[in-house]
Amino acid sequence: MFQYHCLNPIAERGLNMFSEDYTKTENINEADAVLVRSARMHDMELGDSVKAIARAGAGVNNIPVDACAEQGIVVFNTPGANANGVKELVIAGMLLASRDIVGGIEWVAGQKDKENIDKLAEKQKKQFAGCEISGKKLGIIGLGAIGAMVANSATHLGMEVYGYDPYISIDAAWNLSRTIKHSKSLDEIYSQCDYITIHVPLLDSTRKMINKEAFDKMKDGVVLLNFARDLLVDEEALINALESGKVKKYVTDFANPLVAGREGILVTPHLGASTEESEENCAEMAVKELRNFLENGNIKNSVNFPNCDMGICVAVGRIAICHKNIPNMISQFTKILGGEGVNIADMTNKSKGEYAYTLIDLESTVSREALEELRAVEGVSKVRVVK
Ligand SMILES: NC(=O)c1ccc[n+]([C@@H]2O[C@H](COP(=O)([O-])OP(=O)(O)OC[C@H]3O[C@@H](n4cnc5c(N)ncnc54)[C@H](O)[C@@H]3O)[C@@H](O)[C@H]2O)c1
Ligand SMILES: O=C(O)CC[C@@H](O)C(=O)O
Repeated sequence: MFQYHCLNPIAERGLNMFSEDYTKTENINEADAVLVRSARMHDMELGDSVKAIARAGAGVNNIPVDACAEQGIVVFNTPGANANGVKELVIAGMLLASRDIVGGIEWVAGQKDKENIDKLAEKQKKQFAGCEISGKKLGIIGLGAIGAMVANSATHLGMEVYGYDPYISIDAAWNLSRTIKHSKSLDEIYSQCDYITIHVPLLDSTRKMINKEAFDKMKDGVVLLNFARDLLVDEEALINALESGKVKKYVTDFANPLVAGREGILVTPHLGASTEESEENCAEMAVKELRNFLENGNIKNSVNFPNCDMGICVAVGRIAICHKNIPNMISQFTKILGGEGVNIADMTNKSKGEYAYTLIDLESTVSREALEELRAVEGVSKVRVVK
């Protein structure tokens, strides 16, 4: 039996994919797995029962992924599962920034009691006129799941698209329309584009990457869209750029006191992934990842441990070991098991950065003492009997 805890509402369609071997618990410290969307986990202390966290979404900046790795907690995300939802809102954001749709709708609502509203509308509409996005240049920073989808859709809308991503994955590159221009520098994006949209993760290296120096290089009257994370943009510098006319509109999915209600800024309340489809896709992928990990020890889409897949265990037993990626670990594990007379049927060891993961299928059961010995090996953070 396994227990899971939800830190945010998670789509039922995903939760229904847990079998009868799973129950929901309100106590995170008795959970085997935690499902989360945007809840901040940095100040939470997680008990020993917690083996995995699944972020039903892409960004993991709300989770202390390294501290989790140290504790042997595997953190998953759901790559691409909400990308279409965000892409559609980015396209909407470009249109909202180009035509005063919001102003026009608000104006009509304010005239609702006037009999001649139709005539008034014809007279007043010029104040809400705008421009078309077709034919304009769009710069996309980050061509991952979302950036690549935005790029392809924008080309279909007649935009000239420039993409910048020095770490682009092969899959994302294959999926890009051939009409997209490959920018080798951010300067090209800044100097050429009428619209710029950012789709990179929030990391130390990307924090405030859109700053005064970047604004200085942009075209006058540029539209900036940020559906990734607010801290990617130096918003003090953004406000100066808005006031000087450098930036015409800032469209952001992240509300904070600096941007809310400010002239020239359109703010949505983190709605990018808030569609039935995205929420269900994320929840389903998260539950699948957790089940495969808890039931089989397999890892797919972890952000702090390597992928590892040994299928369903057909041997007598399987143990999973989370540990540091340092020399001499495997020999210590095999020595302990060999010393007990336990034969290894199959084994996989994978590493990702500082951390590693070993799955071992066994031809006989392993004693409590041997498990304690494995746990005591320096650099081991978690040993789990999967079967
Ligand atoms: N508004 C929302 O509701 C919402 C929903 C989903 C994701 N997001 C945010 O959007 C981000 C991107 O999501 P995704 O699904 O496309 O992720 P992804 O991992 O598929 O893509 C991120 C891309 O950014 C690239 N990248 C990293 N550093 C870069 C840099 N310095 N310059 C240029 N490119 C760089 C990577 O190579 C990768 O291709 C997430 O990390 C998350 O913060 C927001
Ligand atoms: O859960 C959400 O609504 C937002 C998710 C989004 O920020 C993400 O990074 O995937």
